[in-house]
Amino acid sequence: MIHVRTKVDRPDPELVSGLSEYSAATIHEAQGRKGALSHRLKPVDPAMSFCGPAFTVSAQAGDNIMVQVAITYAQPGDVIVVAGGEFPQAGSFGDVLATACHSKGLTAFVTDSGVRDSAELRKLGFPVFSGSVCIEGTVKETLGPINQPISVGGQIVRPGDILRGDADGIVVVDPAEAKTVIESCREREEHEAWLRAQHRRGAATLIELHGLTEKLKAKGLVVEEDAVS
Ligand SMILES: O=C([O-])CC(=O)C(=O)O
Ligand SMILES: [Mg+2]
Repeated sequence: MIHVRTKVDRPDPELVSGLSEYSAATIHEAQGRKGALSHRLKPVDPAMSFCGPAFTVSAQAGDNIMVQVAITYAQPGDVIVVAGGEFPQAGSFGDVLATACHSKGLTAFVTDSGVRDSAELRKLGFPVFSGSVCIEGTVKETLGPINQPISVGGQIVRPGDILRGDADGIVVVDPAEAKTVIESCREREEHEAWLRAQHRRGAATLIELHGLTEKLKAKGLVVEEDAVS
């Protein structure tokens, strides 16, 4: 059995840099409200963000041997994504492994399990997203597949899928859809910029600006206006 597949179909870097212009929430909306990983997966520092192709790892809960193998074989630009059994009671990655990732030019590390050394991780600034922060170490025992599709944070992530993470969380984008998603993000941002400008001007009520007048009427919204004397 092959454990480590090193041949990953990585996306066109232009698609990665195109998506990196937009927030995870905007991308999620723009691609039809899909691809959001569980809200539990958050950066150890809200200032951390990333965009890059997934290098996937299946690890046993409380075991980081395959994480160490993955760091060895990942290429500059990759995002290591670990399905670690959603196990919160483990610090499966810390500042030593983060320094290794950073020195290799990897883009980010994501796990549905836990990480530790969070103060040092924040100082290093290498983007680390996890389901928990925990002081307990892991064993190094059980082999598992690298660069097979994984289920992480409630989403299927395939090697080479594009992940975008920021303070709000992580979204996964199918590279085949990325060009369309980037265009939808751009349209959405333009519309939101217009909305902000209208709000600043106080041009209309929020209900009118957001196109909710008819919907609220159809639902029978009743508003008790202050009596005008
Ligand atoms: O030792 C480990 O397995 C994880 C860790 O704390 C580090 O990378 O610094
Ligand atoms: Mg450590």
